[in-house]
Amino acid sequence: MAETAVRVRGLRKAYKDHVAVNGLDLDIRRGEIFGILGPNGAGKSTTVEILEGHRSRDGGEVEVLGEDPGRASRQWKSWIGIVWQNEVVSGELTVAETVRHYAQYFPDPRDLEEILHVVGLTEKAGARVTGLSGGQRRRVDVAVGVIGRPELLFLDEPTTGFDPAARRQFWDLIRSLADDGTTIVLTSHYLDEVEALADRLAVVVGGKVVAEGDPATLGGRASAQATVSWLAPEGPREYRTDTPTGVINDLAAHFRGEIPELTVSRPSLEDIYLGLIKEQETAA
Ligand SMILES: Nc1ncnc2c1ncn2[C@@H]1O[C@H](COP(=O)(O)OP(=O)(O)OP(=O)(O)O)[C@@H](O)[C@H]1O
Repeated sequence: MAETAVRVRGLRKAYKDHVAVNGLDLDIRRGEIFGILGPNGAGKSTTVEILEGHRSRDGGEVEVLGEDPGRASRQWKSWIGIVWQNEVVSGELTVAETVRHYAQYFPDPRDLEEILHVVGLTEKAGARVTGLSGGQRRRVDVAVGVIGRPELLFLDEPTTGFDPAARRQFWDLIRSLADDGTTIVLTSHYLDEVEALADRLAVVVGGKVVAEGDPATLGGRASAQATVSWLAPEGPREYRTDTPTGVINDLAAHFRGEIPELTVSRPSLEDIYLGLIKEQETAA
């Protein structure tokens, strides 16, 4: 089986005269969680919809699980799972009936009880979807997205509206799906979510990938200058340095032991991300 789940070269898409995707390249490996970040209108949804086979393209090469999504087979469609940006599941059916309904479209669906357990909805199996909270409905969306045992799962803004505890549980669910070998493409505006989940990510601005890599090292993050801050008798102090250990040693000698309110920090993913966006805006 090929190592690459998604390969995109020079993807282009315009809506009338508005260019939404402008020569985008992407490589997503099988089994990884891949994050896609970018400001509103950057072309993320358009790109993902093309990968899912739900939107045509104007140019470029796209291969998803070995096929062109624009001409993909019925079998290919059964390998893809999608959790849309907006809730799609609603109505008078119960949770179990809803998930069972979608299961019939797939050749080898997951066990209903198992999937309800995985998404934390066992106790709500008999409840009508209309009576669920927003976060619970989102879990039904996830159950529907993965019931067909997809090899590749697209998650678009999956935790919008979740409370913090529900988000953490959801992250565990996504990790467990990835541990089972599912490739996951995650689009999110929550940088902490992408940082917690993604093995690699791409930042899309103006219809192009402007940076790509491991969230921990993106944009030279790991090797960027550290900021050492502490509380001096005159007030708070801050020092940017390439050698924080040396600075801390000097401070420890100066204070003869514990350094008051010591912190050492490097740029967050958000700092790097906002810097990239600003750079692109200035260049445009
Ligand atoms: N169906 C459409 N018809 C016309 N223009 C569209 C259509 N869909 C998207 N666009 C435009 O294409 C550009 C890219 O949109 P897209 O939805 O792909 O961005 P996005 O990165 O997903 O944004 P968001 O983070 O807000 O979801 C935007 O300027 C948008 O207004």
